[in-house]
Amino acid sequence: QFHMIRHEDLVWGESLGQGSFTHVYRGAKKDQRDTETHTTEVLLKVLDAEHKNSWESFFEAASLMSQISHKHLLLVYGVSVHKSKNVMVQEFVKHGALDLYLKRSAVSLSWKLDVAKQLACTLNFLEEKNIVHGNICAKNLLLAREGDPNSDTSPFIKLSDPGIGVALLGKEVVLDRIPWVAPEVLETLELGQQCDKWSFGATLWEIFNGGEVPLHRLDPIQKQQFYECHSQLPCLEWTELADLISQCMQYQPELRPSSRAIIRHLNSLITSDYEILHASGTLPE
Ligand SMILES: Nc1cnc(-c2cc(N)nc3[nH]ccc23)cn1
Repeated sequence: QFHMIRHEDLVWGESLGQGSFTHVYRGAKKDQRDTETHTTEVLLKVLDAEHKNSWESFFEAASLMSQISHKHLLLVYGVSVHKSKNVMVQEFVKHGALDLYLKRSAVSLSWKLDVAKQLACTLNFLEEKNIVHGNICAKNLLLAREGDPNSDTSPFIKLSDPGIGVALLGKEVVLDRIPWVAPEVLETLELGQQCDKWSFGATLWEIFNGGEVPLHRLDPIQKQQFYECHSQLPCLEWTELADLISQCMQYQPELRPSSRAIIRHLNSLITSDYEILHASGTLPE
């Protein structure tokens, strides 16, 4: 169920960092299609050698992404297995991960709302296909287009692959995913139908808090207690949005809104910054 890419058709570039049990590199792949070797810029995601036994989960995550295509889902070109190297070859998304972008860039409220709506539509697409992603967070949202307020172009995001499944990550790595990982997933180490809604709520919090890492001051024990006490993230000034976040981050999975309800809620939010400020009581009546 995967396009196999030959090792000799890959060109390796600089290291761009690492994920859970993986290293990512900039790179290129040679395309046989036409005579002259045309190359495509790619991201090469390599599974760490010591986690070789997770390669099934590694490729399963990617095959999930390559069985369905959607404009906001990252394109996976295929895999390349050579000696002990398991490599996933993904489309290269120009502006990288959203969490870093939000830390570095000032963006308008309507920019953030645009991104939130795109993610909600992607979740709806996955929900209708009965697919659970399992690792929704700003780090897994890639920015294909920055959007420019002057030329009124909006941002464009792509959801990355979920990476190694929680079942294989082990409890301590999953603990580190608090508050993105749904409480029931932490319990069972299995993905449930409603878990992406919880993660969506935590990701909304990141987007509207300038990429600040939620609960970054808490150590793993305190993070576990956060769930044991059924705590909620600090709420935003913008109450309508804070309401949506708390609806998504309900401890009872069945009480979380459907992705269609989430889309309706986002569409009901007023977009112009002036109106939002007014609604959040920042401006005089
Ligand atoms: N599928 C992907 C995933 N990450 C990137 C990316 C882009 C960039 N400008 N800086 C980066 N730094 C780390 C990753 C990355 C691109 N494509």
